[in-house]
Amino acid sequence: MTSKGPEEEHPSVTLFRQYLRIRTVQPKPDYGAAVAFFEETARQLGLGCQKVEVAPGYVVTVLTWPGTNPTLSSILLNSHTDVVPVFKEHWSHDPFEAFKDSEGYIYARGAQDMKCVSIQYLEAVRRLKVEGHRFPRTIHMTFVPDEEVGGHQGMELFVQRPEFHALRAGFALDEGIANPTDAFTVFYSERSPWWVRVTSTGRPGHASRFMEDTAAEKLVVNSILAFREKEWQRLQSNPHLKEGSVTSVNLTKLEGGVAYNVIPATMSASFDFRVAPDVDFKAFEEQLQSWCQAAGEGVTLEFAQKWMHPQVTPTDDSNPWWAAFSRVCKDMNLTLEPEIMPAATDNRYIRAVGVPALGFSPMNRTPVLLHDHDERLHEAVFLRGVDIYTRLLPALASVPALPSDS
Ligand SMILES: CSCC[C@H](NC=O)C(=O)O
Ligand SMILES: [Zn+2]
Ligand SMILES: [Zn+2]
Repeated sequence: MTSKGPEEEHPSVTLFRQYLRIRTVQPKPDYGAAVAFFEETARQLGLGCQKVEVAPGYVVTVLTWPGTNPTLSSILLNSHTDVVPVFKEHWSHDPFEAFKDSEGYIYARGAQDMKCVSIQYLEAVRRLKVEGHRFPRTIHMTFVPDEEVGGHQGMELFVQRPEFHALRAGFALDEGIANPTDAFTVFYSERSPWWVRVTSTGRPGHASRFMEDTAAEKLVVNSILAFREKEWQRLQSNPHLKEGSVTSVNLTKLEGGVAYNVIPATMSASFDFRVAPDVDFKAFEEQLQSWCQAAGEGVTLEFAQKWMHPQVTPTDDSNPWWAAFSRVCKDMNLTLEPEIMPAATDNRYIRAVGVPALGFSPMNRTPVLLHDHDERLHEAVFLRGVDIYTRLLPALASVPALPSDS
């Protein structure tokens, strides 16, 4: 892949790099600067702009390109504006400089997750508007805060608001993940995050003794890690299964203890479960409880996060949105790999209020570097993504009237 010199950089790439320089990095994102950026872009593109403050300091910016038939439901293009923190010392370039190397790779936090997609939506709309197109369905672009820490002050609140319902979204696109091969991954469902903290109490005492019934031995770590191994083996042994199709778990925190030689009376272990959508949630919770009971007296669990509404967006022609999406990809000779999102995105909130949604970040031939050091994207892949949305949006915004529209 070759790239142009700085003097002839594509204006879409320039805008992308400007956005990457805004420090919307958790835990203290500069949301004000991001909102101002989108307001200014709306002005330049001649789009409607609405700001909805879903919690103090948490604004959802909605840019709207009205369709010609307001009776039809709209297309919602969602992207989050926050990015995850960096370990600066592990980066080859400043992660907020949007450095472009001589080959055309743009290094920045958010280059893949998901500032690329925000700008690709905008640039596709810009192109289509400049060419004088209008489509029957309205296109809304929502730029939301807080996704990287769970969306509780972002999309989770927004979908409950009248302003969201007034958008009348019929179908949504949100983020996906890069694919290192020639294919593009598209996500039709998500695993459900369950964050579980197991606390156990037991006998304290001198750590030189073989004390029975200690807090540490009852933390359920063995049962849970054995379950993890079972799911891992299931994934490994079946080439048809993808990561999102099995349930994962990691032990992410251990707390308790004051000294080497003092057996603590209480300890806790925290686990990040990602529950596959086909799991029987009730039975799974009972399994967790029974592991705790089997461990002995004084073992309890609590949930810091427990998503209970997994939804699947159909990927067959019974779904007219899928039919339109996949038809464009076919016409463009793009290979799609439909999968279940292993992580959690704002799409879970969108699907839970009944809006079919796909997770798609058009990055093929790209290593998966979201949340990683040296997150980067080649400018040619970015620009190809603008081309893809420029074909997708007319098709989606022209899906004929559906029974659900009335
Ligand atoms: C479960 S709430 C946190 C959401 C977060 N989303 C992106 O990484 C994730 O850990 O999947
Ligand atoms: Zn993301
Ligand atoms: Zn992320």
